[in-house]
Amino acid sequence: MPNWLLPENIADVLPSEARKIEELRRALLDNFRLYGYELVMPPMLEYVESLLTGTGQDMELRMFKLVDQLSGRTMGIRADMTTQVARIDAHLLNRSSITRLCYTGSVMHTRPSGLHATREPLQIGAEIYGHAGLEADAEVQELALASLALAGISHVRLDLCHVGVLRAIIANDEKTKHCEAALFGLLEAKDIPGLKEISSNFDDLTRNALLALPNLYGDGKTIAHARQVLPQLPGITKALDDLDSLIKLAGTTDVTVDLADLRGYHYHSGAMFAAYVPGLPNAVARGGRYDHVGEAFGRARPATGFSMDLRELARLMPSAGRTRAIRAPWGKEAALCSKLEELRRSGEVVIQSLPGHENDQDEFDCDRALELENGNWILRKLG
Ligand SMILES: N[C@@H](Cc1c[nH]c[nH+]1)C(=O)O
Repeated sequence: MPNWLLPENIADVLPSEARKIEELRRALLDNFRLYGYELVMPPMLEYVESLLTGTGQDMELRMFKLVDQLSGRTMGIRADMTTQVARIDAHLLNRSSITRLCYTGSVMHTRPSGLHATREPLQIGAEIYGHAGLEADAEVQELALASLALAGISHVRLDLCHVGVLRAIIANDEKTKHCEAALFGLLEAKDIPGLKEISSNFDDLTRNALLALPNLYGDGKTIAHARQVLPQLPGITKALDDLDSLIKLAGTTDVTVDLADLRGYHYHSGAMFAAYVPGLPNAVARGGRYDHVGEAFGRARPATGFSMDLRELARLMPSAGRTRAIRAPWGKEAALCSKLEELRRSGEVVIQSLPGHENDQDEFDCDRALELENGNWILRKLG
């Protein structure tokens, strides 16, 4: 095998794609700042125990692990930055007021999440800590939609779900206690035969509720239907009320509800959302409430946020035209150097041709040339 081949689902990013990703990264971080989100940079590696705090088995399977030569302990490469940011809020900032944090960086997955998915998503996201009310969830949803709009994606469908429904069903029946992870998996896959099998010895109320969940999807009317077919447990009523409010807060955005769409790392504790665009099976943004992760780090904090993969978003953007640039000769004379500096300071791309490469093609569209005329450096139009 040639030694320049990269592993499956791992890729280099070439110039035009890299530029799109970078410009989008800057635009999104600048926009987060306009909403008051402070940038944090958690490490790529941590001890496995801290990366897995408050998360489920999915995260453990997704995480690359290696041995730390300094401590002999096992370290993990982050598979998701959200819990790292929750750790920063819980331990390092120690603020009791609202904290808004944003982040971006590579995460690594042992297995791709879809056939063509990368194993190195470039995650970007924003999280709010310290407010348990739906206002924070609404802000996060608004910011997620604004971020997609900045990426040129305006045709978005928001799919809402609420973990409180399943948690209330589980809490109401002792027999379900050991099957929690399996129930999440079966519901995500909408595996009705599997749900029938696992629930054969559950109470009728539990069994009927679990079997109803995979069919509870559709437009906003799904909530009213869910109120009729699901048991009237306080946790379920609260979850459905939350979803009703979030649908109203979403305004004109296209919203659907899917009470079995519980995909994710299973640290969520309340309303969750996924944003879909036409023609793509995987969500382009995911988010939701996860109030118990801070508690796992020793400081209970209400939390909600969202994250996206910059590489995936950039792929959806139309390819940018070639950037206009100025071609300049190679040279170190003071007058040329000061002209180059002046042009670059005004935002122009100026490329000095290295000797022997005057006609090389590159990513840039050189539409002007810097030339010496009667002792002055002037710009001449090309083409
Ligand atoms: N990090 C989560 C989404 C999320 C961010 N904040 C809350 N939830 C995911 O990748 O699925």
